[in-house]
Amino acid sequence: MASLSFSLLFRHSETTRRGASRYSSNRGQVFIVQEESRKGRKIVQIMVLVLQNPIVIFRQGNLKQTTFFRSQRESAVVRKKRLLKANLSMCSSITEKVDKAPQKVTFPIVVNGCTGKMGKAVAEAAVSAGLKLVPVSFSSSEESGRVVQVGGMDVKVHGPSGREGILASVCDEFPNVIVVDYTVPAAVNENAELYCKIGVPFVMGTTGGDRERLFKTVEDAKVYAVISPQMGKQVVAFLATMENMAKEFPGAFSGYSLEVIESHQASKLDTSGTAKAVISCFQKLGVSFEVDQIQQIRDPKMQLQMVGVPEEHLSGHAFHMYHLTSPDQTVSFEFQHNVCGRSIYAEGSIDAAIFLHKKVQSNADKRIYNMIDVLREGNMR
Ligand SMILES: NC(=O)c1ccc[n+]([C@@H]2O[C@H](COP(=O)([O-])OP(=O)(O)OC[C@H]3O[C@@H](n4cnc5c(N)ncnc54)[C@H](O)[C@@H]3O)[C@@H](O)[C@H]2O)c1
Ligand SMILES: O=C(O)C1=N[C@H](C(=O)O)CCC1
Repeated sequence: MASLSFSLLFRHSETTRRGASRYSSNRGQVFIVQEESRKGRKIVQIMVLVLQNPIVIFRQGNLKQTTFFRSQRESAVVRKKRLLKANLSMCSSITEKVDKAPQKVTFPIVVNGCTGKMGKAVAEAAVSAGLKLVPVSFSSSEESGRVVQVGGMDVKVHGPSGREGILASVCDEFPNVIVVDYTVPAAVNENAELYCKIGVPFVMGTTGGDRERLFKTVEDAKVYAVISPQMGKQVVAFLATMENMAKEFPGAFSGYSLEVIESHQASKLDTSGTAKAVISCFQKLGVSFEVDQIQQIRDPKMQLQMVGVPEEHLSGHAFHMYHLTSPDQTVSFEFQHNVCGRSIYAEGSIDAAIFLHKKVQSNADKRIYNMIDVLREGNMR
């Protein structure tokens, strides 16, 4: 019975160098180590790492189960002793993973733009991450009054009228709420002004709008916010590297010419905010290039034939190509970041919300953050 339910839950994925078999499921990982005891008896140790505590250790034979709940009050010494007692020294790499397991954080979250692709993906990721999705979302007047199903919940959609009162009530009913905004460029400033007026911390994933005005609004209101045109962890790391290069070697690409092509789903309303951020680094590196020189591709036929976007991702992709050529055309550089789908941004947005929640709880002095700050503090799950 036990082995049946085990095989239904976990699938074998590899045999580790230490001879342990690793099985995985969406609940976590199981390591099975087989040993001979001094009396020649076969001892099977099974270690279950459930990603969000507790850690459960089973020892077969007497099938005695030991459950450890990691308590925040447990000191490092006590935990070390406990792990030693559990004879886990052979699995040092595993225990390292356990030590790095994030503490479960939960708080209410409002996702505005739930009717759109990103809003829906973020709301679903929020529910999967164990956050409490507030069943209220702001959208366009055309969508007003709709109820959308996200993450197994019915979310009521509100148009532009009466938003201030609705958001104020949400904040009263759901203390510590964080808002995530994935709407449209034309709504960025008005929405940020509302969040600042109410004083609710927010993650602004929506691109475009008047970015200078956006930062000034948040600065003046002293509201906590993460603002970033790019939430994908690896793309953010690339952007951070570009920023470092520009800081370390200003003018290194003086005289080089730059070609930038970005391809997104036909429904995208603005030029890539990520491309704009990367271009600002190239400008510091000495390249003369203006944002209106970016070549935007929104035609699905070209995306299929020229860019190489997989057909199933025509409705949601972000391909970026940057090509640098030296003045005498003897040297060239190419950078690309091509993303299909929305999950990379949805996960990053949840990381940003968790990061922001911690900043608010710790009453941090700094109030405005970008995704590089989130990445730097290791808050990416
Ligand atoms: N930061 C990132 O990593 C990242 C990633 C992907 C997309 N984006 C940005 O997120 C935004 C949304 O992208 P998407 O692909 O989900 O677009 P989408 O068109 O699928 O969704 C936008 C939603 O906003 C709603 N909306 C329209 N007017 C509104 C208003 N006044 N107030 C509130 N909602 C309104 C629309 O009805 C729609 O449901 C874009 O600006 C896009 O560039 C950012
Ligand atoms: O699909 C979009 O829209 C995206 N927008 C962001 C941008 O403009 O940079 C990030 C990539 C996807």
